[in-house]
Amino acid sequence: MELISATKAGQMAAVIDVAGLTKRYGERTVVDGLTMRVEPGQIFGFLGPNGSGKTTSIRMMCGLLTPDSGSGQTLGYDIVSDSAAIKRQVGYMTQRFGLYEDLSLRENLDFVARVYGMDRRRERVEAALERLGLAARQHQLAGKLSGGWKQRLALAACMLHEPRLLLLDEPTAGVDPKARRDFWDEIHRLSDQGVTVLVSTHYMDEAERCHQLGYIAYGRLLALGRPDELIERSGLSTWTAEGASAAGLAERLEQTEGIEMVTRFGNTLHISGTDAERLEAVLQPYLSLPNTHWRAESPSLEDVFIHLMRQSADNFG
Ligand SMILES: Nc1ncnc2c1ncn2[C@@H]1O[C@H](COP(=O)(O)OP(=O)(O)OP(=O)(O)O)[C@@H](O)[C@H]1O
Repeated sequence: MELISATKAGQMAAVIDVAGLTKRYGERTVVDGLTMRVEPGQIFGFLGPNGSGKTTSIRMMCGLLTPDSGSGQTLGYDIVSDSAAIKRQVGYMTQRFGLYEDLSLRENLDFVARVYGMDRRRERVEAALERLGLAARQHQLAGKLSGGWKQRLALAACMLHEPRLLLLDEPTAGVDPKARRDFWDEIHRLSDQGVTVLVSTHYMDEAERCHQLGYIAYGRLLALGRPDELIERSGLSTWTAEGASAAGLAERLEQTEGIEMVTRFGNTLHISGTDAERLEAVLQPYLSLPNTHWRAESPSLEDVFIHLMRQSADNFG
């Protein structure tokens, strides 16, 4: 009995809970039957090739776009009939966020707070500047900031109204690795404080930092789970070959039956296939090559996503 009520309570508490969301533009179905849940405090990563429907999905989940079919709730509100309430309560950082380059950081935040008619404006701006480590630069013009700091300012702006849910659409595109890492440290701090985050990204190091991942291609959610679960379920086996002569093998290996993917990382090759025994058998002749160190490894998340992308290309052609 207790178990049942605990489960029910857990289900009721989902921050995003949508089923069968579908969106068409003309003849094209750009999101096709999307069903997913995001639990409180979770960082949910949305991955998929360009144009696969991530932005469209995010916009439906935050009430900015009406689905053609399907239903669901975000923050307990119906995504169709209560979309205005959702829009007020989520923090949405779009791919092209607008900041005023000739205003300082502080002025930008103050402007956002005014436009949305927020109370306790000064306090909110102070808190946002502090929380995101922007206080020391508050009088700097936004236009003079590097990409990483601009991103941080945009995050501060969409946190001003203290939303419980953040929707971040490729927030770190084009930002250097150190700034991306800092940005993600901040996302984790927010998650620790109970903020739920849905974030789309093309970066694998970022995907690895999510609690839960959804992989979408051609509008369909093809995989859903924790990063380690997706690796486990992929059914892929991977070998790595390391050494100066490894790269020279790539083309030949790519043509070999039983090998599905060969990816180069500097002097290392990742060679993957879905039949572990067959893969080992076809690699046998190469394993004793001099100056090449071979290892059977667990596939990386990147191997898994490239595999998913290839499979989906076959399926949807
Ligand atoms: N308003 C619209 N009218 C017509 N087609 C649209 C519209 N909005 C999006 N699309 C199309 O829907 C598909 C999905 O777009 P969406 O922006 O959701 O993809 P995405 O996964 O976010 O891509 P990216 O990673 O490039 O941001 C694309 O082919 C896009 O061209």
